[in-house]
Amino acid sequence: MSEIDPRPRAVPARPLGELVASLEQVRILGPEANRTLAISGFTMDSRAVRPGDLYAAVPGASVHGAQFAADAARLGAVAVLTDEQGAKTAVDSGLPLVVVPEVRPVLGRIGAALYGHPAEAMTMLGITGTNGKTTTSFLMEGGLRAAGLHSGIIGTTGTRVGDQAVKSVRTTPEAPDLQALLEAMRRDSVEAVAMEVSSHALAYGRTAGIRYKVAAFTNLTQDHLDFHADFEDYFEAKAKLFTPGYTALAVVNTDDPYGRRIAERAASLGVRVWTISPSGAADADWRAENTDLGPDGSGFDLVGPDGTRRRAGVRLPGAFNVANALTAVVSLIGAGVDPEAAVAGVAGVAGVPGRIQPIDAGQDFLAIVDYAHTPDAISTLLASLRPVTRGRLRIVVGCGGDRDRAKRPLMGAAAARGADEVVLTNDNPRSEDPLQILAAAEAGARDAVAAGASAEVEVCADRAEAIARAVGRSEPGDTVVVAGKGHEQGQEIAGVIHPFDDAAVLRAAIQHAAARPEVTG
Ligand SMILES: CC(=O)N[C@H]1[C@@H](OP(=O)(O)OP(=O)(O)OC[C@H]2O[C@@H](n3ccc(=O)[nH]c3=O)[C@H](O)[C@@H]2O)O[C@H](CO)[C@@H](O)[C@@H]1O[C@H](C)C(=O)N[C@@H](C)C(=O)N[C@H](CCC(=O)O)C(=O)O
Ligand SMILES: Nc1ncnc2c1ncn2[C@@H]1O[C@H](COP(=O)(O)OP(=O)(O)OP(=O)(O)O)[C@@H](O)[C@H]1O
Ligand SMILES: N[C@H](CCC[C@H](N)C(=O)O)C(=O)O
Ligand SMILES: [Mg+2]
Repeated sequence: MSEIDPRPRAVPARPLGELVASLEQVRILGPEANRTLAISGFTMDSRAVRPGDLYAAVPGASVHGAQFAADAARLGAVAVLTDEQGAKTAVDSGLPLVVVPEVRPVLGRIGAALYGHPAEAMTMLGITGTNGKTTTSFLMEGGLRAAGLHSGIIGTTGTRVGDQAVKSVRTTPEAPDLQALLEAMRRDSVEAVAMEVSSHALAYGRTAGIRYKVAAFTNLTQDHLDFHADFEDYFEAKAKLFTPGYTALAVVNTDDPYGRRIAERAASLGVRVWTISPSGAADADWRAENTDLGPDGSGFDLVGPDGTRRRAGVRLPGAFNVANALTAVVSLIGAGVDPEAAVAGVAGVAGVPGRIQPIDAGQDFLAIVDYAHTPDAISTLLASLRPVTRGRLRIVVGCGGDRDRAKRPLMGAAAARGADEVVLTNDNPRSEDPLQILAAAEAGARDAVAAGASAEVEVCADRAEAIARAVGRSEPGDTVVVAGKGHEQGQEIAGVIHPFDDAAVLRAAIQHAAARPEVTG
């Protein structure tokens, strides 16, 4: 098996003029010959430039990429794409300039043109929503595989092409990287792709140049209010995916009130809509009925629009994973996958890294690693673990720095309402003071306790120590869940990423506790 190059060179290289031919307002400055310049790659990071690249200089939150145009030139960029403001700086690079009113919205179309529209060669399934995207994309991929399709995944835990893992930084890559990745997949003969579409991606237009065969919506609850002006702005970003330019079919969870708004709007815009109801609401096109929740997974009847009924299932516990499985199965059917294969493939997925992942080190209590990092995910997670916990339910959780500050007290409160014991700890503090982040989460937890929640709350900034404390107190029949970092392999503190793997730390804590002589008396 040859290794996947996530950023293949365009073959053939394309003339600059052709790449921007479809844009309405564009100026290529300098001599006519600049239009025929051969472009063989595309990036918006000067540090990643290779000879023959077009460098896209965008205005960022901290700097304008135009400041790095000269760096890009030194590494072999042959032209700079930028806006009027950037052009004033980028001109010093001596490179030909391509000037558009706004750079981000055109990146996807240029990338697609450079690689000859790779997404059109594959069945594209997109998924958005606050929680459940990664899980649902893995379940979808199970269905694609069961249908015999060579498939790929793009999302938070990375990119997978068949069985090969390709590292990725973001949930949804920036448009130039995304188009390159799709080209890499096409070269590997990938037939179908399940990909997460984050709200950042929709706001920035990262997926431009892709029209999904199916776009799915899971749910909308609070997150990312550092990036979006308000909740309505967050909703509008998500709603874009369900418009005619983005998708042919919308699969929408109408148990969620925002899902109902999306379904109505999509239908009014002429998008075909299939509504789904994990709780079995009779007015949904597809629904889950006779749901049987078990400690390791659940079974449910998949009921279709014509009343057809099939027993389906998912090997991940929690009612929310019935929702994810229903979303995956219905999306697969919408993409043309045989329903039997869709159901079997989804039911066959054994686990998703860091998503309600059991850790078994021979202990007599339940130990779980999960990626819950929003108030709703914490509530949902704890509500799912309560019925399988005979004893006490403990959660170790923290909040990320440089992200939505408003969600911190709500996360603390959700933990205090759902668990018996809460150990608040560091997540990725990033550039912020960890103690201030903890104070915000603790205030929310203490308020919840003052309002009647019965949890014991403590703060322990050191994450490994927090995990050890929760494990040390666990007795047969208890549950300890370590939430918020899931599959992540590092902890970012003050700009430095320290190796940290919740699953490994939790396992080691359990082994350490087991090796310790029992304290009696
Ligand atoms: C909020 C956000 O999305 N920010 C993105 C944005 O950063 P920015 O506006 O601060 O950029 P900047 O640092 O001012 O730099 C401006 C430009 O100069 C370029 N530059 C900068 C320095 C240099 O030496 N050379 C160079 O070319 C940068 O690549 C950028 O294009 O543009 C950068 C370049 O593409 C992104 O890396 C950066 O993503 C950051 C890392 C990020 O953390 N994004 C997260 C929040 C994100 O996108 N998350 C979503 C959702 C996650 C989920 O919930 O699932 C995701 O899809 O991953
Ligand atoms: N359908 C759902 N409804 C509510 N909570 C969910 C749902 N699915 C998963 N969760 C919770 O949210 C966490 C994150 O799930 P997942 O990684 O699948 O979501 P995501 O949308 O990809 O998140 P991110 O935006 O960070 O990439 C899980 O670990 C679980 O606790
Ligand atoms: N994709 C999400 C993940 C958050 C995970 C949590 N560990 C954190 O660092 O806040 C984000 O970047 O906002
Ligand atoms: Mg994700």
